[in-house]
Amino acid sequence: MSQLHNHLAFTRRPITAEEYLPPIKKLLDAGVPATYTLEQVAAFEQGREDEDHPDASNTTPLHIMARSLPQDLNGDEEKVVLDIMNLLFEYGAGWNFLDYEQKTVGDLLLERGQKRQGVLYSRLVDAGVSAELLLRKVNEGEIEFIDPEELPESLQEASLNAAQDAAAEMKQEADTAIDQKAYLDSKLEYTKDSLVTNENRDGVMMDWESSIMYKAADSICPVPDATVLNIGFGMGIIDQAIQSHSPQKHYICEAHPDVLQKMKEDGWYERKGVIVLEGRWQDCLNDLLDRGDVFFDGIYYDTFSEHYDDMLELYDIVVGLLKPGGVFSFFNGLGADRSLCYDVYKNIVELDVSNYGLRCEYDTLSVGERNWEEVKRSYFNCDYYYHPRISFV
Ligand SMILES: C[S@@+](CC[C@H](N)C(=O)[O-])C[C@H]1O[C@@H](n2cnc3c(N)ncnc32)[C@H](O)[C@@H]1O
Repeated sequence: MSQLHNHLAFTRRPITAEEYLPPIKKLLDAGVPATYTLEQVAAFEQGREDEDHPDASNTTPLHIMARSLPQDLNGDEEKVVLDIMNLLFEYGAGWNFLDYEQKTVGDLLLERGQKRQGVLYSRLVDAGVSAELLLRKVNEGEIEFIDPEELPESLQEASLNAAQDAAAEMKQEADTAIDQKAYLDSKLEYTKDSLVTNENRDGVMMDWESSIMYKAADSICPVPDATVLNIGFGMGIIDQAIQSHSPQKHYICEAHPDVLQKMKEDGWYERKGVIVLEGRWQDCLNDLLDRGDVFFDGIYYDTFSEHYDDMLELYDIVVGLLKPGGVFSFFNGLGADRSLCYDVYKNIVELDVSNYGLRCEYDTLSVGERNWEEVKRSYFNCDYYYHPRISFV
């Protein structure tokens, strides 16, 4: 352990500002990176290069701090720990690294008895939200970088780390990105309880999501005889649920030819009140907007091989198509690989839709057994689900 790590192990109680803040700040000012990991210390001590492969763990000062938090932390001590977190973030600490046990700082805070709504966990989530929004601006080319040489020396390392993190994240994004065109060109297979891509066995839709779909249908059919739009048919689970509300008009937008074929075979084209919009929502919905005579009581969005950037585009359309009392919802798998990321994206959605005069409220549902045997990888790892219900304020 380095000196910085030692301070964060909280070996002296009570945790006071006088005892902890000055020495930590002194080390950071002296150039010890706020992202200095235990793995880097070990590599340094053994005289070898730190491993730089994507699977390498990063046990950061924040991890050590969270792991060492006393279970009986009192209110005064909590304020000091919050100040320490603020200091570490100010000097470039990252929010989403995984430690030697593949845990986030959020996992460790919760393990040490902190609450999701508590100040320490909330501070971590806020750091995640800021970092993601900053990254979005960087990707959109809206941010000019200052020459690192012009930064005070202590901040040069932090700036470099932040830039490296952003680059790593973008690389990972490029590696894992699923190409929508490739998806639409691929063959699909309906199995007993899922819809998968034939070759890659990507899970497009699985029936463990049924309770989520029924809940969503309740939200987007807020009035009798509703006019609703579902984007993405998949297994048609939500469309069945919507039908049980006897909507007056039920629009379904679907882009994949195999899914459209299945919809034909299953008689969806002939159902009373059902209007199928064949094609990508990006192409179909602007036509509806241009017509100016169709507005919805409810809109649901659940596609495949799209990203949060697509949802940002969709918000523009949703505000144009939703009736004043209407409800928009979507399948919320944003960041659901990890509980901390899921909380960060929960807040990001709230912030983004608020820019349109919309409010996002969440119901937390428990998620039961999921069987990933038929698919290549799991896409939802939390055992709870934040169901979003978005409406005009
Ligand atoms: C996860 S499934 C939807 C599952 C559905 N909610 C259900 O209850 O069964 C996603 C669906 O969105 C469709 N899709 C993907 N991208 C689309 C796009 N840009 N426009 C319209 N549909 C799209 C896919 O072909 C697939 O049928």
